[in-house]
Amino acid sequence: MPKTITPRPRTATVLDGPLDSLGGLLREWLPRQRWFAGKDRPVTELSVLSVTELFPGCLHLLVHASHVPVPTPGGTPPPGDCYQLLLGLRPHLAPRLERAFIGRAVDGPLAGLAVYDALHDPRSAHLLLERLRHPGTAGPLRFEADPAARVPGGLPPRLLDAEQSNSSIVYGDAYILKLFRRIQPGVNPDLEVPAALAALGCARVPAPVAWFTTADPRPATLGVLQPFLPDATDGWSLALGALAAGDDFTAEARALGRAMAEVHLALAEAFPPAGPGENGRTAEAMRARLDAAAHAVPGLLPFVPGLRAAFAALATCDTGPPAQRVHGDLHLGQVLRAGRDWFVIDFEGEPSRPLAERRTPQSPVRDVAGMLRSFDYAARQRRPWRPEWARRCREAFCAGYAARAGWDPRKKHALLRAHETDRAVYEVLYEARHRPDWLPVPMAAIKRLAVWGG
Ligand SMILES: Nc1ncnc2c1ncn2[C@@H]1O[C@H](COP(=O)(O)OP(=O)(O)O)[C@@H](O)[C@H]1O
Ligand SMILES: O=P(O)(O)O[C@H]1O[C@H](CO)[C@@H](O[C@H]2O[C@H](CO)[C@@H](O)[C@H](O)[C@H]2O)[C@H](O)[C@H]1O
Repeated sequence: MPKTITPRPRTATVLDGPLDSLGGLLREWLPRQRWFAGKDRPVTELSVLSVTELFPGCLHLLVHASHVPVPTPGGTPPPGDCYQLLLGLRPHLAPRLERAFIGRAVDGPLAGLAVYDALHDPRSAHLLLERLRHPGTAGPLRFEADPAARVPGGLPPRLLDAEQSNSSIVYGDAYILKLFRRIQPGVNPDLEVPAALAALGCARVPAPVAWFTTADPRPATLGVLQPFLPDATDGWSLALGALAAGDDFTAEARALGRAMAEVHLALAEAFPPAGPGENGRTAEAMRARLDAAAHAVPGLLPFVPGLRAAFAALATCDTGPPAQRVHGDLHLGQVLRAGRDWFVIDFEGEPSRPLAERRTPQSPVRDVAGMLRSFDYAARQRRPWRPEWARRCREAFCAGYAARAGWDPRKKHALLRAHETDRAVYEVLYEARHRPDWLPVPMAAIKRLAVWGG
């Protein structure tokens, strides 16, 4: 069950006084944000866990959104999540900031001020970069940097407008800062993993140059700055482009498989595997996730027996590559091609899983399955669907992977089927929560995977 930062009396490090009016404003605004994870559960309470004046007119907040606990077969999920916010405060809002407007505080120390999402404000974005360029602290926040990195000042910021789980600001097409929105205590793998791979000299992953953390109410990673690949295109856009043009994508898929195998080899070196993977325990966890998903999305129920068969087959299979640190949420949107090279980003893992679980060694087949599912997603974006295109890409990706990894995912049929099934179950839940129109895409895979041999 995900550990969350749970409410306790707020710590107003700079600004003191009741912030109740802020809670009222955020309660309306928060659930409308793309990155808000609790869209399917009403917010029952919003409490401010910590507030720090980052610079005049800009507050850094950690807030806890509580939900009515919904019991599920896998146990009762945590009653809420912690989110990171940067709030701007001004008497009047310039027209260009109108879309960032949250509301006007009516009482307390902020009475009369317009409150807005400060990430849209170039001044706040600039000052945030200045903080990262000059390591130090601000209340419980600590800003750190790679001593070898020389990030220039004055780079113009632009907030990315992508459909994201977090929020990112690009500075002068030279750096990108990712602010994690949903905060769990502990080291975020999206800082830990790229830093460890960079230390090994693995060039397939942009290396962190600066980051910031909090100590309050519990230690957690808040944001990471890394080099921006200005001429890069993500794999999802490339795949859709190829489909639209009727182009073959197998050469790209093969190169991507090879690149991913290299990243896995580097991960195994950076985080030596502790021991063999336990298929029985993995299968049991997959079964529990399926039951919880079927509870939340009843459309899954008719397929549960067939899907369970895939997990049962995994439990009895005793071969497979050793468990190791993996990407954890691999799909075409997480790979960027610049020139002829593929790069891998976003090592956070599946955002809804507990941080400790995401940092646990797992089968590399999990990532392979994530990418195979992604080819299927791409092939279903426009009619007529192109299952043959996806099949060829899947083959090519596995062939490229096998050539570099020394083992072939296609020869691990039971493992691959179980991981693909687990991934499709996750996708059903993800789409039901975030993009109900997309639900038919993973449901088509569910129907296929529920049939033995699918
Ligand atoms: N180093 C980078 N260079 C170029 N673009 C990047 C880089 N890192 C991220 N991006 C772009 O930002 C988008 C969101 O980044 P990502 O880490 O996946 O965020 P999230 O966790 O919010 O989904 C990516 O899809 C990609 O287009
Ligand atoms: O926000 P993240 O990139 O960390 O990942 C989440 O969102 C993804 C969608 O943006 C979602 O991926 C699913 O949709 C993709 C197409 O948009 C597809 O390529 C993936 O295969 C599919 O899983 C991902 O699951 C979710 O964690």
